[in-house]
Amino acid sequence: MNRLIVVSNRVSVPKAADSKGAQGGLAVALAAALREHRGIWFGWSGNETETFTGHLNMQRQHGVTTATIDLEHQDIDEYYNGYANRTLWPLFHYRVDLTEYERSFGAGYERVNQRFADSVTPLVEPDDLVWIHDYHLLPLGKFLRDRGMNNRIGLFLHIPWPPTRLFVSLPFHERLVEHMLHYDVIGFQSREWLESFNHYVEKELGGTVSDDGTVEWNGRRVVARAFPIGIDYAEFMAAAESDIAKRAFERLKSSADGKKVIIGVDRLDYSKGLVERFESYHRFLTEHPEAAKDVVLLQIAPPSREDVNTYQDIRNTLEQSAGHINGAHADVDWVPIRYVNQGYSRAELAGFYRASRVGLVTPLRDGMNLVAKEYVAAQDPEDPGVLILSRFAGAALQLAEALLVNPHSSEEVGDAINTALSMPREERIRRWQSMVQSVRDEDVIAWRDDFVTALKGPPANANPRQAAA
Ligand SMILES: O=P(O)(O)OC[C@H]1O[C@H](O[C@H]2O[C@H](CO)[C@@H](O)[C@H](O)[C@H]2O)[C@H](O)[C@@H](O)[C@@H]1O
Ligand SMILES: O=c1ccn([C@@H]2O[C@H](COP(=O)(O)OP(=O)(O)O)[C@@H](O)[C@H]2O)c(=O)[nH]1
Repeated sequence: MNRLIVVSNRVSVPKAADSKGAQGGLAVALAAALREHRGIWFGWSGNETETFTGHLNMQRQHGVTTATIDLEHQDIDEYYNGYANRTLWPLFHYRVDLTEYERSFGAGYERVNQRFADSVTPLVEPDDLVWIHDYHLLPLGKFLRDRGMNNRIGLFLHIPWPPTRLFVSLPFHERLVEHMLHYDVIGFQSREWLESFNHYVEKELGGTVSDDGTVEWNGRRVVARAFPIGIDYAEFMAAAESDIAKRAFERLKSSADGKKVIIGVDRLDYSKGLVERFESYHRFLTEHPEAAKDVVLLQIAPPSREDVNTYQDIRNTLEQSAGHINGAHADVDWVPIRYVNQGYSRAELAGFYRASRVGLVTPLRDGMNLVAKEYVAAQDPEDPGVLILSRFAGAALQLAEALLVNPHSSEEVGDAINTALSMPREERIRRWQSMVQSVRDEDVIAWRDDFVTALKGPPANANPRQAAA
């Protein structure tokens, strides 16, 4: 079996499922993928060094070998906080208004991608499959080819790909995509993002896209496909059955004191639609006062990317909004929003999800959203809660039996909250059964196998017609 070399911005050494603190969806997904494959996970340690040395720190923990490098302050500033999180993240989430275009960011982004290429090249053996992740590393495949690497190299983008009309606002957009066309496989979370990418290649670069998903440009052939990511269902269910999860369930149930809990769990990110969510809840409280007193909203929102100004702004805005809503509606024995800025383990989250009648997942735009899938997985089959899900999350394509909403419409989301709270048990069970099947079957293992199979390419000697089928 080929070894797998995974490369991502951040290598968070996998934690046990019951460990404290938040882990992003990518970290959770990759730990599961690597545990079963021989290979190495390479990336940034998350640490800063005075001067870049390229020194590799190799470790083996929880069944995964990791190799990490430290980055200089300027690298972190221009590449991670700058181009990745001030330029690409907002633009790819359709927020041109928040997108910052600084030449130094682009230069730092390419410099760090070159450093990644220098550091990872000596780790790669001829038969290894190389799997690169996410918007931090879009040009890395080209820089590896420049170093003579002929291995199969794939990229999976965890976030949306924007429509061409937005994407062309990025200076040097052609250069970025031309670099990407040095991969063998490019994966997207959904058909929508795939179609936007293909549209760009055809309309702006003059490439062609065949019915089988092969993109051709300037003599290069790249397979571009949708590979929707899932949760590690088996691992999550084991965490959900732990004592930690049971204690978390009891803790939330007893503190809710008979009230129905609505739960939101999101990194504190403007893409998650938290301001709009609070506004929708405010509208629900105002328009349904009879239902309101029996409900409490628990919003868990661990801080994220705190060195980026837009993330500081959203934190301030949300604190004000929660204070305003609580001030307007609270009583001596009831506060409508419990707004918590700390992270919890997935085992604790599993208990909280199960204790909640409604899962409120309303990103304005989201590549997938694993929280929606975890909420479904954690429910009691005999008395499941209701998932309210933004139609603009990648997960909406698989979880069509959720109450799908437009997160920009506080009326629509407020009404959905009311509908969810009064939904009969039979309907809740019917919707849940359809959703849990997809969460269980389309899990992270299926996602990995699907991507790795595509990355391996057609079997040697396959005739091209069979390979395309
Ligand atoms: O590493 P951070 O800057 O702290 O951010 C955490 C991760 O956030 C993003 O997650 C995306 O991937 C998820 C799994 O595929 C997906 O469900 C979600 O919709 C995406 O937003 C980011 O893409 C990762 O690189 C970060 O590690
Ligand atoms: O306090 C928290 C908040 C979130 N998460 C995990 O972080 C991931 C978030 O993934 P998602 O795809 O929803 O969004 P992302 O943060 O990757 O954009 C999920 O697995 C959550 O269980 C966590 O472990 N603790």
